[in-house]
Amino acid sequence: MLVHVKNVLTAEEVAYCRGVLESAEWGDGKATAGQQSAKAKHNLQIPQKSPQCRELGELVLRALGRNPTFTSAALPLRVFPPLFNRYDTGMYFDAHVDNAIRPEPETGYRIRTDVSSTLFLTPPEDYDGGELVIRDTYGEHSVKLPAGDLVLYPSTSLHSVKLITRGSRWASFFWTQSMVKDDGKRTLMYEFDQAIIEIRKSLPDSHEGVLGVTGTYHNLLRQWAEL
Ligand SMILES: O=C(O)CCC(=O)C(=O)O
Ligand SMILES: [Fe+2]
Repeated sequence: MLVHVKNVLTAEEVAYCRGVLESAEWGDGKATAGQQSAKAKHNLQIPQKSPQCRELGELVLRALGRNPTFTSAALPLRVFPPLFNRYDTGMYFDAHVDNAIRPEPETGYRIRTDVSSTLFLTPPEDYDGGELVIRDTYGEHSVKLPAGDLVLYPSTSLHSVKLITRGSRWASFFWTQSMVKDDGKRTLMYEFDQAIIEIRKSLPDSHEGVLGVTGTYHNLLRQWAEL
């Protein structure tokens, strides 16, 4: 399932991130790539252990923590410390699947990548190309979002970033280990939660039907969650 999460960052937070990134040291994106994806990857990143990456990564994690849609769709157990990339004109990232397991840079603690996310930091009108193209069983989805918005998709998907033909595209990207690793089950939980949110707009929380569906949501999560 591919989910567009709007307004993860405010306009002020986007501007703040861009200001910090302006002064950061950018290196080759191949630094965090696997063997196959290193050949496909032509972009820039700030180093994982740089103070800018840590500070902005925490800002992004705080924003995710207050976002109910991200929580509902990703059912996060652990979020890998967010990274920051940039594609200038002429840069791109060919088709690849993200590494399944990633050690956290500080602790070496390994996380399984179930959900991949890109949080856009450049307004779409500032660059041409740079669409994130995600392949799933229904075909290809081309994604280019307003600054501050995020797309999440199963890490099992082949994906690529198209050649930038004008301007520069900046983003944060990161992986989440989900409590529910199977995309099909996670999708059901998300759709179930969204339906409950709709029902609760019309019925009081004490209604037997609301009690039933919220109870069943939690009981299903209890069955499927791995902690
Ligand atoms: O820049 C993006 O939107 C995606 C980056 C990506 O796929 C990766 O670093 O593995
Ligand atoms: Fe990727």
